[in-house]
Amino acid sequence: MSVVRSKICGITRLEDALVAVAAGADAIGLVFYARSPRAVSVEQARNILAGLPPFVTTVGLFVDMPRSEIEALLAAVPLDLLQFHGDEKAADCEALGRPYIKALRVRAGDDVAALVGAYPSAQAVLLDTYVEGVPGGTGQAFDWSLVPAKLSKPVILAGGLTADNVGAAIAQVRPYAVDVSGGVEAGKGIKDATKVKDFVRAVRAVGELM
Ligand SMILES: O=C(O)c1ccccc1N[C@@H]1O[C@H](COP(=O)(O)O)[C@@H](O)[C@H]1O
Repeated sequence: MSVVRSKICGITRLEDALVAVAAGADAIGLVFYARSPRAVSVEQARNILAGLPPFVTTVGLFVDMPRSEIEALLAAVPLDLLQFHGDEKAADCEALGRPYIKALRVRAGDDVAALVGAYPSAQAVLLDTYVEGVPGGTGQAFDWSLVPAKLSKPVILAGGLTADNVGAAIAQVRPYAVDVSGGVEAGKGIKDATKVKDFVRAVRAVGELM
């Protein structure tokens, strides 16, 4: 049996975070990108983190945010892990001195191994769908056959995942973890408890078959 971990991203309310944790999610993601409909304020983030039980990884998502702003935010919000979802280079990610994952937006023709190789200090890479002009959270899946069987970093698969397709995605890509936002929503930034539970259940079910 192989355990595939799950992260529920774009959490804006403590009640949704608790639903995700109760369902068995390993991590929750908070979006600190002002243009996202899922963006949270420092106050919202602090409230969510304060209400969580232990052993849940809290991930902060940033898109090309200046280092000084991230540092100010980290002083107020005790996040476990940083997710860089913009055009940050490895040096930008390392400058914060925190564990991080780097999101890479994949499209046909990409040399995914080379993209991953540019972030040797990352804990993992998150592979998301490339959509022109949109940094992420598009709800669109990419062609999973573009992911090589072996990569130098653990892979977190993202992009358009739902309870209905995550089993096939895991069977094909065999990622370390999966990440979902739009596929478990009732509305932008509001999670649907049934979709969250179905998603985590589907991830666990396919793990038991592998
Ligand atoms: O969720 C957002 O609004 C967002 C904004 C900017 C960058 C990334 C964003 N979300 C991340 O995108 C992927 C895929 O999301 P989806 O499941 O396709 O909706 C995921 O990592 C989200 O955390």
